[in-house]
Amino acid sequence: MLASGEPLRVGRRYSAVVFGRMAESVRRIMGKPGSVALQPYTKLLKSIEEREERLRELSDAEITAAAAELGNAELPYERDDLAELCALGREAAHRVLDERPFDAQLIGVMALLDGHVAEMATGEGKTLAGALAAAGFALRGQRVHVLSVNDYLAQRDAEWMRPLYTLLGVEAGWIGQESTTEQRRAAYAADITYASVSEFGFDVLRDRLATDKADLVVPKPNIALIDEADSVLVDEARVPLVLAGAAEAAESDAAMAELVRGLRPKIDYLVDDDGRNAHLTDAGIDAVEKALDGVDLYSADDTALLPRVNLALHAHALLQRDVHYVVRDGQVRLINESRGRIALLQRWPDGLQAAVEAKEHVAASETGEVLDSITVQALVLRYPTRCGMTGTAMAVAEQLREFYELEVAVVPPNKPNVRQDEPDRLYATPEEKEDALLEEVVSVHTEGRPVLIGTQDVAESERLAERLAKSNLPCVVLNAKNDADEAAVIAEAGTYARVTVSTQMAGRGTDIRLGGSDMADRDRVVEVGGLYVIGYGRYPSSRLDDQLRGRAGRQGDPGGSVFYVSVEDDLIANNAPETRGYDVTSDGAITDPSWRSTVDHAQRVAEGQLLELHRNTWRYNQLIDVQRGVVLEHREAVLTDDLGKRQLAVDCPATYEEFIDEVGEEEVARAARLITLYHLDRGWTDHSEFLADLREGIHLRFLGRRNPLDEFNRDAVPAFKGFLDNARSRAAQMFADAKVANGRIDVDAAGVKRPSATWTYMVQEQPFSTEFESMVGKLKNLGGPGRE
Ligand SMILES: Nc1ncnc2c1ncn2[C@@H]1O[C@H](COP(=O)(O)OP(=O)(O)OP(=O)(O)O)[C@@H](O)[C@H]1O
Repeated sequence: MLASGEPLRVGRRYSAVVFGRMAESVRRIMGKPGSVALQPYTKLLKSIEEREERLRELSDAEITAAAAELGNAELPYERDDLAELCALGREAAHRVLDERPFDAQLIGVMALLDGHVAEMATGEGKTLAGALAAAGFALRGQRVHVLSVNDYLAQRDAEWMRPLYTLLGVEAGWIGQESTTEQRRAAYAADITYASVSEFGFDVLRDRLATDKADLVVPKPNIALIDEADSVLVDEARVPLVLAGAAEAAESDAAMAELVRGLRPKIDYLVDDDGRNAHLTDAGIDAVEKALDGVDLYSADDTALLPRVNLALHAHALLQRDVHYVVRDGQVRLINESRGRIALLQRWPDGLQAAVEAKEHVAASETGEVLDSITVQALVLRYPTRCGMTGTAMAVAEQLREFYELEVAVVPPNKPNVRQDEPDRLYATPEEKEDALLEEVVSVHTEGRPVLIGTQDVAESERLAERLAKSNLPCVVLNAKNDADEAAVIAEAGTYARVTVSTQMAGRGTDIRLGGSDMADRDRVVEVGGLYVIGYGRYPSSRLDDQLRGRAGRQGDPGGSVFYVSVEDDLIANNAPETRGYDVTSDGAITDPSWRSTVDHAQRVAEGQLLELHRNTWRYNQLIDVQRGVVLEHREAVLTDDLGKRQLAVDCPATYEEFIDEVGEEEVARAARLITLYHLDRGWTDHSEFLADLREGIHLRFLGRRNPLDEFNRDAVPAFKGFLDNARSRAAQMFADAKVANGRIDVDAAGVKRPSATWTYMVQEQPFSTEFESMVGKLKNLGGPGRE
């Protein structure tokens, strides 16, 4: 330790590191990660303002020319250029959008350009701040991808900001789910591309299967500017985006479906108490064997027979129409049980899917296999520069730093927030909570105050709406079914006397103006206190609570918020199972204020578990990503640099020479590329499947008190060894056996198969692994065998 007054004898660099670490430790000890200092930005505000008068005199063409001048240097912007950029952006926005960016927005712009996450409250105008930063990057020759939350917002923001971009001399495009390949290419060719996170991810995945470089769609990643950064980078980080390939239609087993349809429950088959398993009784076995012309099921030569019977029985006895699935438009669609909604593009494992289709007499759908996947986190980490904006970043500052090396800049609001956030109202049971909440809505409604109720899920929304209707209080319900329609509805939530019920995420990114979107009734709504937000239970993270609250009190508007909580709500019951009692009033309200801290505690426990889950998934994915990186690098060399051809020239020189003579250099290059890529892709698909199975199966070893991650690595590393060599030798074998037909090397006949179609989806839930990982997380916390 240094004696006081003793000079610190370290070089500048070293001392900065030391102090940085000290500051970091202090932050950690304090439990409050610091945010980026805003002083360098606020210091420029005066200079930005001083430039305004001069810029006002310029013609539009001169503004465009002045912006182009900024392109003569590299990033980062030095102070003068940064001030000029902000001033130009302000003048341009004022001209074409009739919005003069506030100082707070410009601070946000500068923070984004420095590669930070700008925390700006809801309604502070993040769309415009993000656009000015995107233009700033683009003017310096960078390619910017703006990652939006959904297609609707991607298109809306790109169109909304287009006049601004045009005046600043940069080009913007957008991509939606329906965009064609050509439209996608055009959007990527622009300086700035808006798309949802999933569309960017799906394009990356599809490119991984390209067999000709002319088919590639996505340019090299450069800058990611992420809207709703915490939700993308933290809440959705673990979500895998999947590219699946349809190989061929599964065989329909209509005969077996018919056979089991005739079996009698409880006589021919039994279902376990938990409804997860069904099996034939002796009588059932006899019946099936008789129907199959006396075959002995258990010693049948046809080993596929018993599994066929079991699949058909499973589909018949365990999966119920309209409970587990619906049949729509000649297709079996799964119902996501927790959400009660149709889960588009989710399916059961192939055999079971086909068995249910046979049971329902619909055509068998195509079987598919996962060709590759990418998590949202890995997608974002492809970009060398990342930045983003959100209303709630500080609560996850540690995670943003740990997983993305991002710092948070907390931008103060343009106008002080005057929203009244009331303390939680606690009740013993959910029924009492709901009664009290409805009473409150009715009472507030009589004053004409608009109310927005935030629920946890669709079922809750619908039930509340029904009860409100019974109390003669019609309301508008949003439940995340269609982004564009929802935006239109939520925009009106500030209308006088309007009651809106919405799941937390519905209509996000849409401005709620007091008095309706045209603000016709604004004064009346201001008089009754502005928008009143009521949470139907606290969310699993305080950020989600804050996002809901933030719907009210935008830009200094009056507003209020309160949460209704029952101690039997899942969040509390699962995370703070208290044994102490409480006093309740006659309507079930809990008066003991210390219960409020129990609710906060429960939420912190839930947040901690999510973080642990994130860390665990990340550790698994890291190894997989390293292996995938090796394959992709190799793949690129095959695709763009004829690596396959060069290797085959070495591995099968005789065939190679023959082919060159017979069909020419170019055709050999084509065939070599297709054959080599086929074996690389095939190998990777198989290896990924192996890794997925390994990860799922490892829990058995985990129970044997070993560290599951070590176990995973122990098997995953050797399994990848020799991957490239194997793919190479298989390619050589296929190349040597290939034949020439009609002047071309017949790669199809040689065995090169590409999926007849591909489709993309997001995996919403992984119940098994989630359960497993949270178990790992809990044991890690206890210092158990999961500890590193
Ligand atoms: N400088 C400005 N002057 C006037 N109005 C502005 C300005 N900047 C933004 N606005 C308006 O403020 C509203 C909110 O903007 P925006 O939707 O970008 O907010 P946000 O911060 O993204 O909110 P959310 O968190 O809901 O996404 C919009 O109607 C926009 O037109």
